[in-house]
Amino acid sequence: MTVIVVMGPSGSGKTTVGQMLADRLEVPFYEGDDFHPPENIAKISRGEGLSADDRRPWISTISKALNADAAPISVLACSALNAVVRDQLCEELRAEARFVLLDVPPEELLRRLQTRAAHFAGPDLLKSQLEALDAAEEAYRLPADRPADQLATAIADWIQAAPSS
Ligand SMILES: Nc1ncnc2c1ncn2[C@@H]1O[C@H](COP(=O)(O)OP(=O)(O)O)[C@@H](O)[C@H]1O
Ligand SMILES: O=C(O)[C@H](O)[C@@H](O)[C@H](O)[C@H](O)COP(=O)(O)O
Repeated sequence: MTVIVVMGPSGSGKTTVGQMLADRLEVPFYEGDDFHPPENIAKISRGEGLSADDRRPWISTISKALNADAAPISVLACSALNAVVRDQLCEELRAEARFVLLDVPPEELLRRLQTRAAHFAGPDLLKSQLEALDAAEEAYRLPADRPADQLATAIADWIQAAPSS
Protein backbone atom coordinates (compact mmCIF):
# COMPACT_ATOMS: atom_id res chain seq x y z
CA MET A 1 0.00 0.00 0.00
CA THR A 2 1.14 3.50 -0.80
CA VAL A 3 0.17 6.91 0.50
CA ILE A 4 1.21 9.73 -1.81
CA VAL A 5 1.78 12.66 0.53
CA VAL A 6 1.37 15.94 -1.35
CA MET A 7 3.29 18.31 0.91
CA GLY A 8 4.38 21.94 1.08
CA PRO A 9 3.58 25.17 2.84
CA SER A 10 0.19 26.82 2.98
CA GLY A 11 -0.85 27.93 -0.51
CA SER A 12 1.45 25.54 -2.38
CA GLY A 13 -1.56 23.73 -3.86
CA LYS A 14 -1.71 20.51 -1.79
CA THR A 15 -5.50 20.44 -1.69
CA THR A 16 -6.01 21.45 -5.32
CA VAL A 17 -3.34 19.19 -6.81
CA GLY A 18 -3.92 16.33 -4.36
CA GLN A 19 -7.63 16.16 -5.12
CA MET A 20 -6.92 16.30 -8.86
CA LEU A 21 -4.34 13.54 -8.57
CA ALA A 22 -6.69 11.32 -6.55
CA ASP A 23 -9.48 11.86 -9.10
CA ARG A 24 -7.13 10.98 -11.91
CA LEU A 25 -5.85 7.82 -10.20
CA GLU A 26 -9.38 7.03 -8.94
CA VAL A 27 -8.12 6.59 -5.39
CA PRO A 28 -9.23 8.08 -2.04
CA PHE A 29 -8.20 11.63 -1.17
CA TYR A 30 -7.51 12.71 2.41
CA GLU A 31 -7.34 16.39 3.35
CA GLY A 32 -4.97 16.71 6.29
CA ASP A 33 -6.62 19.95 7.44
CA ASP A 34 -9.86 18.02 8.10
CA PHE A 35 -8.18 16.20 11.01
CA HIS A 36 -7.00 19.13 13.11
CA PRO A 37 -8.39 19.41 16.64
CA PRO A 38 -10.28 22.69 17.21
CA GLU A 39 -7.40 24.18 19.20
CA ASN A 40 -5.05 23.82 16.21
CA ILE A 41 -7.58 25.47 13.92
CA ALA A 42 -7.96 28.32 16.41
CA LYS A 43 -4.20 28.78 16.53
CA ILE A 44 -3.75 28.69 12.75
CA SER A 45 -6.68 31.12 12.37
CA ARG A 46 -4.79 33.57 14.59
CA GLY A 47 -1.84 33.30 12.19
CA GLU A 48 0.29 31.35 14.69
CA GLY A 49 2.42 28.42 13.58
CA LEU A 50 1.86 25.05 15.25
CA SER A 51 4.34 23.54 17.68
CA ALA A 52 5.63 19.96 17.60
CA ASP A 53 3.21 19.18 20.45
CA ASP A 54 0.31 20.55 18.40
CA ARG A 55 1.27 18.51 15.36
CA ARG A 56 1.82 15.11 17.02
CA PRO A 57 -1.83 14.26 17.83
CA TRP A 58 -2.98 15.71 14.50
CA ILE A 59 -0.63 13.42 12.56
CA SER A 60 -1.71 10.44 14.67
CA THR A 61 -5.35 11.11 13.79
CA ILE A 62 -4.47 11.31 10.10
CA SER A 63 -2.49 8.06 10.30
CA LYS A 64 -5.34 6.23 12.02
CA ALA A 65 -7.81 7.33 9.34
CA LEU A 66 -5.53 6.17 6.55
CA ASN A 67 -4.75 2.90 8.29
CA ALA A 68 -8.47 2.13 8.44
CA ASP A 69 -8.62 2.37 4.65
CA ALA A 70 -7.58 -0.69 2.67
CA ALA A 71 -7.10 1.17 -0.63
CA PRO A 72 -3.82 0.16 -2.34
CA ILE A 73 -3.07 3.82 -3.12
CA SER A 74 -4.32 6.95 -1.34
CA VAL A 75 -3.46 10.61 -1.67
CA LEU A 76 -2.93 12.75 1.44
CA ALA A 77 -2.63 16.54 1.40
CA CYS A 78 -0.49 17.39 4.42
CA SER A 79 2.07 20.15 4.86
CA ALA A 80 4.60 17.73 6.46
CA LEU A 81 7.00 20.64 6.76
CA ASN A 82 9.67 19.02 8.86
CA ALA A 83 11.37 15.68 9.36
CA VAL A 84 9.66 15.11 12.70
CA VAL A 85 6.26 15.12 11.01
CA ARG A 86 7.40 13.04 8.02
CA ASP A 87 9.11 10.50 10.31
CA GLN A 88 5.94 10.21 12.37
CA LEU A 89 3.91 9.55 9.23
CA CYS A 90 6.40 6.90 8.07
CA GLU A 91 6.33 5.28 11.50
CA GLU A 92 2.56 5.30 12.03
CA LEU A 93 1.27 4.61 8.54
CA ARG A 94 0.98 0.95 7.60
CA ALA A 95 1.42 1.99 3.97
CA GLU A 96 4.62 3.29 2.44
CA ALA A 97 4.61 7.10 2.43
CA ARG A 98 5.95 8.76 -0.71
CA PHE A 99 6.45 12.49 -0.41
CA VAL A 100 6.09 15.02 -3.19
CA LEU A 101 6.93 18.63 -2.34
CA LEU A 102 5.12 21.38 -4.24
CA ASP A 103 7.85 23.98 -4.62
CA VAL A 104 6.36 27.44 -5.11
CA PRO A 105 8.21 30.78 -4.79
CA PRO A 106 7.23 32.75 -1.65
CA GLU A 107 5.81 35.68 -3.62
CA GLU A 108 3.44 33.33 -5.48
CA LEU A 109 2.46 31.64 -2.19
CA LEU A 110 1.59 35.05 -0.77
CA ARG A 111 -0.43 35.99 -3.85
CA ARG A 112 -2.40 32.73 -3.60
CA LEU A 113 -3.06 33.09 0.12
CA GLN A 114 -4.23 36.68 -0.33
CA THR A 115 -6.76 35.59 -2.94
CA ARG A 116 -7.84 32.19 -1.54
CA ALA A 117 -11.51 32.06 -0.63
CA ALA A 118 -12.44 31.43 3.02
CA HIS A 119 -9.91 29.17 4.71
CA PHE A 120 -8.74 29.22 8.31
CA ALA A 121 -5.11 29.63 7.19
CA GLY A 122 -4.44 33.12 5.88
CA PRO A 123 -1.40 35.00 4.53
CA ASP A 124 -0.15 35.87 8.02
CA LEU A 125 0.75 32.18 8.50
CA LEU A 126 3.19 32.16 5.59
CA LYS A 127 6.31 33.41 7.41
CA SER A 128 6.16 30.64 10.02
CA GLN A 129 5.38 28.05 7.35
CA LEU A 130 8.49 28.98 5.36
CA GLU A 131 10.60 28.95 8.52
CA ALA A 132 9.27 25.49 9.44
CA LEU A 133 9.85 23.93 6.02
CA ASP A 134 13.09 21.95 5.92
CA ALA A 135 15.09 20.63 2.94
CA ALA A 136 12.85 17.55 2.70
CA GLU A 137 15.53 15.70 0.80
CA GLU A 138 13.53 12.47 0.70
CA ALA A 139 10.74 14.20 -1.21
CA TYR A 140 10.28 14.43 -4.95
CA ARG A 141 10.56 18.21 -5.40
CA LEU A 142 8.25 19.52 -8.06
CA PRO A 143 8.51 23.13 -9.28
CA ALA A 144 4.85 23.97 -8.78
CA ASP A 145 4.30 27.48 -10.13
CA ARG A 146 2.36 26.09 -13.10
CA PRO A 147 -1.16 24.83 -13.73
CA ALA A 148 -2.45 22.29 -11.25
CA ASP A 149 -3.44 19.74 -13.90
CA GLN A 150 0.15 19.65 -15.16
CA LEU A 151 1.33 18.99 -11.62
CA ALA A 152 -1.15 16.14 -11.13
CA THR A 153 0.11 14.61 -14.39
CA ALA A 154 3.75 14.97 -13.30
CA ILE A 155 3.04 13.23 -9.97
CA ALA A 156 1.10 10.41 -11.63
CA ASP A 157 4.01 9.93 -14.07
CA TRP A 158 6.49 9.87 -11.16
CA ILE A 159 4.51 7.23 -9.30
CA GLN A 160 4.28 5.06 -12.40
CA ALA A 161 7.96 5.51 -13.29
CA ALA A 162 9.23 4.65 -9.80
CA PRO A 163 7.00 1.96 -8.33
CA SER A 164 6.98 1.41 -4.58
CA SER A 165 9.79 -0.53 -2.97
N1 LIG B 1 -1.04 25.36 -9.60
C1 LIG B 1 -1.74 26.41 -9.19
N2 LIG B 1 -1.68 27.57 -9.88
C2 LIG B 1 -2.38 28.66 -9.46
N3 LIG B 1 -3.16 28.69 -8.35
C3 LIG B 1 -3.25 27.57 -7.63
C4 LIG B 1 -2.56 26.38 -8.00
N4 LIG B 1 -2.84 25.42 -7.08
C5 LIG B 1 -3.67 25.98 -6.18
N5 LIG B 1 -3.93 27.26 -6.51
C6 LIG B 1 -4.76 28.21 -5.76
O1 LIG B 1 -3.98 28.67 -4.67
C7 LIG B 1 -4.75 28.67 -3.47
C8 LIG B 1 -4.12 27.69 -2.47
O2 LIG B 1 -4.30 26.38 -2.97
P1 LIG B 1 -4.57 25.16 -1.99
O3 LIG B 1 -4.79 23.96 -2.83
O4 LIG B 1 -5.63 25.54 -1.02
O5 LIG B 1 -3.15 25.06 -1.25
P2 LIG B 1 -2.75 24.32 0.11
O6 LIG B 1 -3.71 23.17 0.26
O7 LIG B 1 -1.35 23.86 -0.13
O8 LIG B 1 -2.83 25.33 1.18
C9 LIG B 1 -6.18 28.32 -3.86
O9 LIG B 1 -6.91 29.51 -4.06
C10 LIG B 1 -6.02 27.57 -5.17
O10 LIG B 1 -7.14 27.71 -6.02
O1 LIG C 1 -3.46 24.08 3.58
C1 LIG C 1 -2.96 24.97 4.28
O2 LIG C 1 -3.19 26.17 4.16
C2 LIG C 1 -2.00 24.56 5.35
O3 LIG C 1 -1.70 23.21 5.29
C3 LIG C 1 -2.52 24.95 6.72
O4 LIG C 1 -3.80 24.50 6.89
C4 LIG C 1 -1.58 24.63 7.85
O5 LIG C 1 -0.30 24.89 7.45
C5 LIG C 1 -1.49 23.24 8.38
O6 LIG C 1 -2.56 22.41 8.30
C6 LIG C 1 -0.98 23.37 9.80
O7 LIG C 1 0.02 22.50 10.00
P1 LIG C 1 1.57 22.86 9.84
O8 LIG C 1 1.89 23.97 10.76
O9 LIG C 1 2.23 21.57 10.24
O10 LIG C 1 1.77 23.22 8.40
